[in-house]
Parts: sequence; structure tokens; C-alpha cells
Amino acid sequence: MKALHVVAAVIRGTDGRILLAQRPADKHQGGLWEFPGGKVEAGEPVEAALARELHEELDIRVEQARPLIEVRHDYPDLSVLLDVWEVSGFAGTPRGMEGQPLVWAEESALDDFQFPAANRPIVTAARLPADYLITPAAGAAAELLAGIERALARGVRLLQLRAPQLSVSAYRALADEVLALCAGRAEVLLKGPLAWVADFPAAGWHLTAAQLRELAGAPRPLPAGRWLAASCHDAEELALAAQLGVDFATLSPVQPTASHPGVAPLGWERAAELIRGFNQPVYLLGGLGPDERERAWRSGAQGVAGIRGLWPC
Ligand SMILES: Nc1nc2c([nH]c(=O)n2[C@H]2C[C@H](O)[C@@H](COP(=O)(O)OP(=O)(O)OP(=O)(O)O)O2)c(=O)[nH]1
Ligand SMILES: [Mg+2]
Repeated sequence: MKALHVVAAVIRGTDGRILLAQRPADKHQGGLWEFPGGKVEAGEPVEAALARELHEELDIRVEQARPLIEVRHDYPDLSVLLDVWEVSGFAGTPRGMEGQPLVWAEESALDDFQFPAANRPIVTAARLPADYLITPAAGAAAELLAGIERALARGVRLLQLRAPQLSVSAYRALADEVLALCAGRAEVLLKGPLAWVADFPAAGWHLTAAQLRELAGAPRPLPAGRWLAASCHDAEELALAAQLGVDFATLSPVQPTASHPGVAPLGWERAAELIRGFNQPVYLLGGLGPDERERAWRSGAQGVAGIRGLWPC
């Protein structure tokens, strides 16, 4: 089958809205909305292709960009590798140089647009931040709550409430408080038995690798509007996560960690290779913090997950 390498851009305005363009009716995936971009030419560096396509199609000059996600998709007639970058700085005012309609869409309104089938993971990646905070496995409920409040003040937008130090009833009570505190400010994923899912309708769910294995072959246990993530450590778990339809995964441990001294780390190269085989956003985890965010992006990840550096002491 014909294979295409395409570069596409999630272009974000200063108000957070995202620029979409409508594909001409007579082209492949015609009439659908897309993230602006086009074919990478033979031998052309991807970043150069990004700059060229956005200049040709929108008359803008890219000033700030970082890799967001790579998506592989097989259409019946064509297989595409979409190399998606987030563009957060540009010069000029975008205009449709090929006559294509443009629209600045709110993140929350992206579901109202019809995209090509390959774009689902891109929409997910566009909605997720670069950092995924996991709460520390020590401390009383009140301390965790105070820490989360400080993290919110610092701009944390996605967090996993993990508190193995608490009893079941203390965890569930804390979950209610955390969800109330985070409402409208950050997305919260809980950990625990799937039997609890209906008790916390505002929460997403973060599955352990053991839960993933138990769910093998089952349908997605949460509706599409609620975040579903899973902890993965190898290709097999990533495959189970993909099969279950998770929105994103964590992949660990990338580096040695004090909390899991006996576990061999994946290392950066293996992590990047595993990410290439998985079509949804991945947060890298294990001995990482904001200092490794850039390296995580270059490895194909959405960003970093963790406590260190993200948890405000
Ligand atoms: N730009 C872009 N292409 C996408 C998206 N989703 C998706 O499946 N595609 C597919 C559709 C096309 O098969 C291919 C992009 O090719 P294209 O026709 O836009 O390439 P181009 O801009 O270089 O166009 P042309 O000069 O060849 O006319 O990738 C998306 O969000 N943005
Ligand atoms: Mg194009």
C-alpha cells in the first residue's frame, strides 16, 4: 500500500484555541476538518516541512514548536504516518492560502468537528497537558489535599490520585474532596476497583497493569467523555491498553527509581521504540521531572508523569 509521511500542526493561539482547516472536497479525506500540514518531501527534515507547509497553506512563520504525537493509520487506500507538532508561537495572521476555510476552535469544542479517522489520538493529545502529576505514596489525607491545592495554583491540569498509604474509606473520602477542589481546574484520575467507577462520575480512571490484564478482551470500561489511562511497562501491556481503548498510557520505569530499586529501567531508546508502536499519548515515568520534559517530547512522549519536581513540597 502507498505510504505517506505527513507533518501536521496543532496551532494554538494565545487564548488557547486551536486552528483547524477544512480539506478541499476533491482531496483524500475531502470535506473533513484537519490540522494544517502536508506531505514531507523526500530527504526533508520534519521541522523544515512543518515550517514550509504552514507558510504555504497559512502564510505564517513558525517561531515555537515541539513534537506532540506520532500517529500511524491505515486507510483502505493509503497508510499515513502523521508527525504532529504543537505550534505555540508564530508570526503573521493565518489565512487560507489555498482558499480553505479556517476556524479557531475551543479545545472543548473539538468533538463538534468531523476529522479523518487517523485524528482521534491527535485530538486527545491536544487536550492533554505536558505534565501528569501523581500524588506521593506518603502523607495523611489533609497533607495530600493541601499539596494538590498548591499544585493547582502552579498550573497542574492533570493528576492521578494515588494514595496506597490510606485506608479504602479514607481514599474514597479524599477522592470526593479532591474532585470538588479540582472541578473546572484540573482533570482527576482515580485508582481503584472498577466497581467504584459509578460512584465518582466526574473522575477519570487510571488502571494498573494487573487490571489491564484482567480486562483483556473486555470493552472499554468508561464512556468516551471520561479519561481512561493505564500503567504500562512493556509492549504487551501497551497492546492491551490499545485494545481496551485507553486515552493515554504511562510507560515506566524510564530511569532507575528509589521506589522500585529491583526493576531494570527501560532507558530512553527502548522507551522511544515502545512509544512508536503505540498510537495514543504516552507519559514517561520513573525518575523523571520537568527537566526531562523536553527529552520526553523528543522521544515521542506527551510529556512526563511523576511526583518528583511536580509535587509542591
Ligand atoms: N494535514 C493533515 N493531513 C491529514 C490529517 N489527518 C489525516 O488523515 N491526514 C491525511 C490526509 C492526506 O492523506 C494526508 C495529507 O496530505 P495532503 O494532501 O494534505 O498533503 P499536502 O498538503 O502536501 O497537499 P498537496 O500539496 O499534495 O495537495 O494526510 C490532518 O489532521 N492534517
Ligand atoms: Mg495539506
